[in-house]
Amino acid sequence: MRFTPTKIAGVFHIELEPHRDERGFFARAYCTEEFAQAGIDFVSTQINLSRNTAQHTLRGMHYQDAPYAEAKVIRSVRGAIYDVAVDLRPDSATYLQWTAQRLSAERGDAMFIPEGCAHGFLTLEAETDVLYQMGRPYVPGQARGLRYDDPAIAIAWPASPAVIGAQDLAWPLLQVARSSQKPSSL
Ligand SMILES: Cc1cn([C@H]2C[C@H](O)[C@@H](COP(=O)(O)OP(=O)(O)O[C@H]3O[C@H](C)C(=O)[C@H](O)[C@H]3O)O2)c(=O)[nH]c1=O
Repeated sequence: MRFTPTKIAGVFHIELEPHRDERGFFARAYCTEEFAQAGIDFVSTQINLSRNTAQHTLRGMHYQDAPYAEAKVIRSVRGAIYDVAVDLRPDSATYLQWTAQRLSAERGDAMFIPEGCAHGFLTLEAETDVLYQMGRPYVPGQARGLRYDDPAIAIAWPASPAVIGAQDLAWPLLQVARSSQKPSSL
């Protein structure tokens, strides 16, 4: 696997290194040792799958507060997504900044999202499936979120969402103080 750092510390784009032959290809999609060599201490404890019927379905922006913060590996296993991470670590140089990457089943690439970041995506094709490798098992009631269109973050989405859940529309907007300290709603 090839790990490419992004402008958000700890967020990586991960590309396959396929072994090709007449049958197609074979590639390693996850390995704790290779992750550790890239400086990522991540063990996948739960794998989730979402099916997204319509093009321009938006899920996010999701995060969980400590001690339930989640790291995750995101991969589109059918179709393609515009995947976004937002830095929510007040001490980070990129606090409230975001990074995005197109992920597709065709390329088999993925994103690693560390604890302390919010995550969301917009599907770029109909019938897109997304696989989530989670760094901790699910705990009901711990999901938190930001609005995908929060002007304090200003994510540049490639299109407006055609389908978005009521909860994702109901997350609070950040009230970022002028001193750019931690927003009151986090
Ligand atoms: C993860 C999980 C969820 N659920 C239930 C909870 C909800 O009633 C329903 C949907 O789960 P969630 O609200 O987490 O689904 P999304 O809002 O699409 O969030 C997902 O997509 C965004 C972009 C992410 O980054 C999240 O990590 C990922 O969970 O399934 C369970 O019952 N068990 C589980 O393990």
